[in-house]
Order: sequence, then structure tokens, then C-alpha cells
Amino acid sequence: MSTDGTTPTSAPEAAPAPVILELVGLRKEFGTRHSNVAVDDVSLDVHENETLALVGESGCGKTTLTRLLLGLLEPTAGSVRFDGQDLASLSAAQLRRIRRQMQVVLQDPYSSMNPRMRITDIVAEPLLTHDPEARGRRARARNRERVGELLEAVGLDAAIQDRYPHEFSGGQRQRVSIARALALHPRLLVLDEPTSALDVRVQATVLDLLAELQQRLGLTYLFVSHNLAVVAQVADRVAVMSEGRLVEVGEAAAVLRDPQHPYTRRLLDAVPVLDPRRGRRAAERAAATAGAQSR
Ligand SMILES: Nc1ncnc2c1ncn2[C@@H]1O[C@H](COP(=O)(O)OP(=O)(O)OP(=O)(O)O)[C@@H](O)[C@H]1O
Repeated sequence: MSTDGTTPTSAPEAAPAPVILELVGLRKEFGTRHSNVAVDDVSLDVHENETLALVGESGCGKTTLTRLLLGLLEPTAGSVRFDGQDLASLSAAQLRRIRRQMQVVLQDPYSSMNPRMRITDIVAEPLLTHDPEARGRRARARNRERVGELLEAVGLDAAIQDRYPHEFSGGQRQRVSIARALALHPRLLVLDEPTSALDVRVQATVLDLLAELQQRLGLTYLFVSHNLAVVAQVADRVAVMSEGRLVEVGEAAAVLRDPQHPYTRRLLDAVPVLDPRRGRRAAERAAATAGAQSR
């Protein structure tokens, strides 16, 4: 019964999770005469613990947008707020502290790994860069222990620490790069086509791992992808980007089943066969929320 004495006819809507990342009127121009507008008036909220997929064709501005939100590029106009703080208002030291909370996993981890570095040094690299306590000879044993924990968290054996990247498969290397991304206890992961270089079977195991980590660690994912079948599997919401603009943002199930924008429809039509369970994750979450509310 509600406080005014009436009996609600349906379960109350769950309060939305807090906003962790807020993009407001973001614009980025390149070129001497600002002729190339890579990101054009993008406003978007990302909520804690959700997976927001950013989709669009090559060249639509996805990479530029992620570089802006990570504070790696300065916007021509607009702002990026992480946890309520405008990145432009921060000192270099404050920006470094915020950046620890946002980590990136790239499509091809091999290209971002120094082949001459052992796995232990690859995974510990963010610790050594950001955490003064991780430097120095005395910290070595502690770092190894932490790297071991991180490797186990992504389903690898802690004993692989002294081996080199070339000794591992693509899927295992992607697990190593996820372990590295988790080293600083981030809150937001930008997953930039994290499974595109993997075959379908391995892709599924990495997606399962990401889902499990998200639940266990309360992570928020910005999942950049052009693969709508993968997006259907992982996303709570989808943001569709075309020529620098967001043309459609909504619940994954709704956007993928009933796209409103002609560009989204074209993207979907270009996928030969989309999983009939498309929007599965969003639908499952909605059902779980409804179930929890009715209990
Ligand atoms: N540093 C730069 N200097 C000039 N133009 C750039 C720069 N970075 C990106 N651009 C341009 O901005 C536009 C958007 O590029 P961006 O790489 O963000 O797209 P994308 O959607 O990530 O593409 P892809 O999926 O191929 O990586 C393109 O026209 C690109 O040429």
C-alpha cells in the first residue's frame, strides 16, 4: 500500500542507477579550418553498472568520442563529467586520479603488448605507472601476488606470470589485457571491439567473463562495436552514431527490434541473420527487475 492509502496497480518503476558519466553537447573538430566535425553535439548519460553499446559504421566518430570521454582529447565544445566532475576543471593530478577509474580494453591486445615484456610486467604496468607504493624492490612480491589475483580473476593460472604474450592464444591474450585493465580497480571500462579479433567460440567465453566481472565488481561498460549480434547479447542500452551525431539512444531490446531512425534500420538490415533473442540481455534484466519488485 502506498503512503496515500491507494493500492498501486503495478510495481513501482525501479529508480535509475546513478549517472557515472555525463557527456554534454560534446563536439570535436579536426583540420586547419575545423572542416572535419568528428563528434557533433553529443549528449549522453551512462549509468552505473550498465552496459551501453556505442554502434556505428567505421569513421562515424566512435574512437574520437571515447578519446574525449577518457580525457585523452580536448573537446572543441561541450563537457565530460565523470562522477559529477567536469574533466576540464581538473588539475593534471586530479585528471590522473579520475583516469585510473576509466580503463580501456582494445580489439587487438597483442598490438598494445610489448612482446619482450613478461605477463607479470604487462599486467602490473598500470600499478607501476599510477601507484608509487607499487614501485621499488620491496614491492615486487606484493605486485606478483596482485598480478596472480588479477590473472585468476580472468580465468588464467597465476603461474603464467613469467611467460611472454606470444605463448598465448588470442582469447588468453584478451584475458591478460582485461586483467591489466582491472589492476587499478576501475569503475568504467571502455571496451573497444573487445572480441572482434576472436573466433565465435572464444568470443562467447570472453563475453561471459566480462558479464561475470561486471556483476561481481559492479563495473560499468561502454561497449564500442559494429557487431550488432554481439551488441544484442551484451547491451542494456544502445547508442547509435552516424556522422558524428547520436541518432538514436534507447533500451537495447527496443532499438534492435524496432529501430526508429532510418540509419539504425539500415545498420540492422545489413546484418544477415541477427540472433532471434536480440536484446536478450536487456529483456532478461527487465524481467529480473520486475520479479524483484513483485517479491
Ligand atoms: N587526429 C585526427 N585528425 C584528423 N581527423 C581525425 C583524427 N581522428 C579522427 N579523425 C576523423 O574523424 C572522423 C571520425 O573518426 P573516428 O576514428 O573517431 O571514427 P570511428 O567511428 O572510430 O571509425 P573506426 O571504427 O574506423 O575506428 C573521421 O573522419 C576521421 O578521419
